[in-house]
Amino acid sequence: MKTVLTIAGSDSSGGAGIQADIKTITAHGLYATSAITALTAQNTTGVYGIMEVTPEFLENQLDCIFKDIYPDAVKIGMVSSAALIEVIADKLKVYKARHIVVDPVMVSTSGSRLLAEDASETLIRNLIPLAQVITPNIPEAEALCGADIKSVGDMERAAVKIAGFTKGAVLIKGGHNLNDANDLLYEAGTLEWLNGDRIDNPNTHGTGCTLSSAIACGLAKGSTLPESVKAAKSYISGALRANLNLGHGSGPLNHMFDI
Ligand SMILES: Nc1ncnc2c1ncn2[C@@H]1O[C@H](COP(=O)(O)OP(=O)(O)O)[C@@H](O)[C@H]1O
Ligand SMILES: Cc1ncc(COP(=O)(O)OP(=O)(O)O)c(N)n1
Repeated sequence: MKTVLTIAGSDSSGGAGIQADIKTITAHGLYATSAITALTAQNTTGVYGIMEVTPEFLENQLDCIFKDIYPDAVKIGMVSSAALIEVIADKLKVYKARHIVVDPVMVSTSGSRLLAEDASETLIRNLIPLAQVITPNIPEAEALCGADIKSVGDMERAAVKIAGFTKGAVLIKGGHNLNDANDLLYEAGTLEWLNGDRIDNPNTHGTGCTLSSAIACGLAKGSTLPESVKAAKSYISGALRANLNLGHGSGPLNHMFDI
């Protein structure tokens, strides 16, 4: 069986982070392993606390996984500090990890910082260059390229600029646009728009985590990056259409639908 390792934070409400990743990987028929970077006290209305693991403990988790159940792909989500980012980058190099998908989680949609301000530089310098693809949403892409994104042209310019300091591809997610859900993939000098209908569902907690894990599943199975991204987008649409309504805020996706 193919396996996918998720390196991310725990979301106590089960909608994002490690919990979303494990549900997604399982729904794709793959085996999920995990290395937890932080616990969050979180629900559909916001993030109320963060407790990071120590760099030594993260190192221990990664050694345990890589030495025993070597992953076919790795997804990286919330990593809040520079010290933890450095541990991950070192271990990915030591174990020659393949098919790395980095979701550069910075701020939750509810407005809480999930990446320390002084850690952005380490993320850009140490982790992003190891990724086959990075998957920023619009605010994250703005932070990475240092410019506002207000139009389709801005999104295209941002993708090209961000690709200048990644060694791999860039997928800018369009979930924060109000009229559509069009994502933009920039790979090997080519821009490809992946258009999606905007689904009228306010329960979008964990869409970014789910998308990046689903992409890792496609890559683990041997699909190309564009194939993996298209299949992942279709998975997100299915999970949004399946229309779960839990909690008092932006609720989680419904992973219990036929892929
Ligand atoms: N209402 C929606 N309808 C259809 N697709 C959506 C919707 N909201 C988000 N998506 C899709 O979910 C994925 C994650 O996007 P986004 O919400 O921008 O990421 P994040 O959760 O990191 O902020 C993208 O493929 C995006 O197009
Ligand atoms: C533990 C944890 N990791 C990541 C996120 C952010 O989730 P994401 O799917 O990127 O976006 P929103 O759910 O914030 O729209 C999180 N909240 N918690």
